[in-house]
Amino acid sequence: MKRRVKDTSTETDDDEFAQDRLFCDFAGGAVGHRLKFGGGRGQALPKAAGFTKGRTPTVIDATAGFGRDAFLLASLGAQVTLIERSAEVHAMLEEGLDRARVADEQIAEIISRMTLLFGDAKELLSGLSADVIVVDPMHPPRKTKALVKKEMRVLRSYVGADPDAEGLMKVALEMAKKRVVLKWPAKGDPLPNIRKPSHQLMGKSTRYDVFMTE
Ligand SMILES: C[S@@+](CC[C@H](N)C(=O)[O-])C[C@H]1O[C@@H](n2cnc3c(N)ncnc32)[C@H](O)[C@@H]1O
Repeated sequence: MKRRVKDTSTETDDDEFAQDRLFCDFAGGAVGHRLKFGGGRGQALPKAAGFTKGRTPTVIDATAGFGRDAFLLASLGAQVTLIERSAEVHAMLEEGLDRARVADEQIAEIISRMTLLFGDAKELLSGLSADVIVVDPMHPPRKTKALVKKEMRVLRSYVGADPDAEGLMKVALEMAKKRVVLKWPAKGDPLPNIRKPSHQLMGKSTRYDVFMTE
């Protein structure tokens, strides 16, 4: 079943705030913008992750990157464990979290729900437990000429592609207590050898494939 949703995470013009180096800014830029003007639990990712008025699941973000998705879910009250395997990206995140902790009280309160781990999620997930696992691997190259956002191009120059996304999804599907959310290009081919999603939420350029596991 496909549902079309308002996907503020992709409609924000992140290039307005984008850096041409690895930099993580939880207090300002696109993240701060979304915190002030985003649509709360009505946004595509929280919806896909099963956030409702009375329900706040625990979350593992298995592909932390810039930590934006994790921050969004933590801002809605969730305890979020972030896993990142690139040493450079992990260091950027750690610095970003440290800066945000002293930036202001509201941000610090959100950051207090975020725990960052270093390593490969395929290995770490078996020692962790959460209702929801979010998987957002580097997306495959676009078939169109549309340019990927600047910061994603910078990130790609550090981490390359994620050719083991299928393996990560298999582990996530075994470990998530309630559901796995795969963030993928709206028109991207499904990952091979992964079962069909239970349902999909379609944004403008991103889709969320939801796999129920309970
Ligand atoms: C597209 S980015 C994620 C962006 C993130 N959702 C955000 O909101 O900023 C993918 C990130 O996941 C990391 N990654 C991919 N596979 C991983 C794995 N198996 N374990 C840990 N990190 C992984 C990559 O190094 C990269 O930094």
